[in-house]
Amino acid sequence: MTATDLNPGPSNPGASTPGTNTATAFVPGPATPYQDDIARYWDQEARPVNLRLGDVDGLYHHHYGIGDVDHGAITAPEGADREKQVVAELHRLESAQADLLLDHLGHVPRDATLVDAGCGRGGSMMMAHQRFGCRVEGLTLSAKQAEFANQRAHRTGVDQFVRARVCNMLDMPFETGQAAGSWNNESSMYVDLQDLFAEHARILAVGGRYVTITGCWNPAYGQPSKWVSQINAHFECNIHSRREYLRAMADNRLVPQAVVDLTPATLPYWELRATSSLVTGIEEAFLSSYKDGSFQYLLIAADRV
Ligand SMILES: C[S@@+](CC[C@H](N)C(=O)[O-])C[C@H]1O[C@@H](n2cnc3c(N)ncnc32)[C@H](O)[C@@H]1O
Ligand SMILES: CC(C)=CCC/C(C)=C/COP(=O)(O)OP(=O)(O)O
Ligand SMILES: [Mg+2]
Repeated sequence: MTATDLNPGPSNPGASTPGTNTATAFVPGPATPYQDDIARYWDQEARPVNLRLGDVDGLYHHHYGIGDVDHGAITAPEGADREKQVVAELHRLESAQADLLLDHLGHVPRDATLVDAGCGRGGSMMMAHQRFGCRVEGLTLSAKQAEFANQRAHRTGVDQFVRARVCNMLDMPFETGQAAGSWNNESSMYVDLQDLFAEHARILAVGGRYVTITGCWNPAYGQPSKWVSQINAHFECNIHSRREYLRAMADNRLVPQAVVDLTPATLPYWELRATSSLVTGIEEAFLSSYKDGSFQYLLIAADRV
């Protein structure tokens, strides 16, 4: 029996993707029944708000946007042309979010390895390679997402540098100190933060940089609000508090260099999205919780010391 024969997890049929450079090394299946649920969730996900935006330029994101809406770019009257303009604008704001995350990685040499923990369909990985020219390794629980990301890398001719694998980010297939940088872009609400940051601290070189953009509940509000509970139920995730992020980083040799409240910067994205035909029903929960102060959109960049 070969290593790949040992990899038949129910939601894990595509740990190796024919025709791409996907590794054939042994990758364990979901570590818990919860992870199996999450794998299934992302295997089945095909919301137009994600696919139509990705179709704009081939960068497929599963995160939200930041920055002011360019109202000058949305000029068409109600109808198909206007919708196209709104889609392009929402996508521009989502790519701006990934750009901001990459800004916080600092200087990354071409011979470095970067790790995208919870990489989705790979949009941030492609942007990282375009910017730094380095190797980018992504991990997701979803075989469909890994296959999608690897196909994008293959079709754009960067599959020697950009690779997604089906793997638990709490048990990453990297040597100790192998990564110059690593990040979680809206993927940390699916795991225990102590476990997550212990694993990032292990794979990062001393002096390496970790960045996360995440939604977190605000301890100043008291407890998770009904809106936060609604977001958790919608995505089957478990949003952590800001306090929990900072405490778990401190416990795991990750020292924050920047903590940026992106809440005001993400509101225009949500206001625009709420008026579009691509609404999914979760817009009110984000807008209300950002506005009542119970929820924050946060960037944290930390040094591995
Ligand atoms: C909301 S999506 C974010 C995707 C991507 N970071 C982006 O910005 O487009 C969440 C991702 O986290 C991944 N994820 C959740 N738990 C994970 C785990 N334990 N190990 C690896 N990936 C995980 C999911 O498979 C999914 O790809
Ligand atoms: C900030 C928080 C709490 C994020 C939770 C994780 C998540 C589901 C992110 C967006 O994914 P998506 O792009 O697939 O979602 P949508 O379909 O709503 O655009
Ligand atoms: Mg989306």
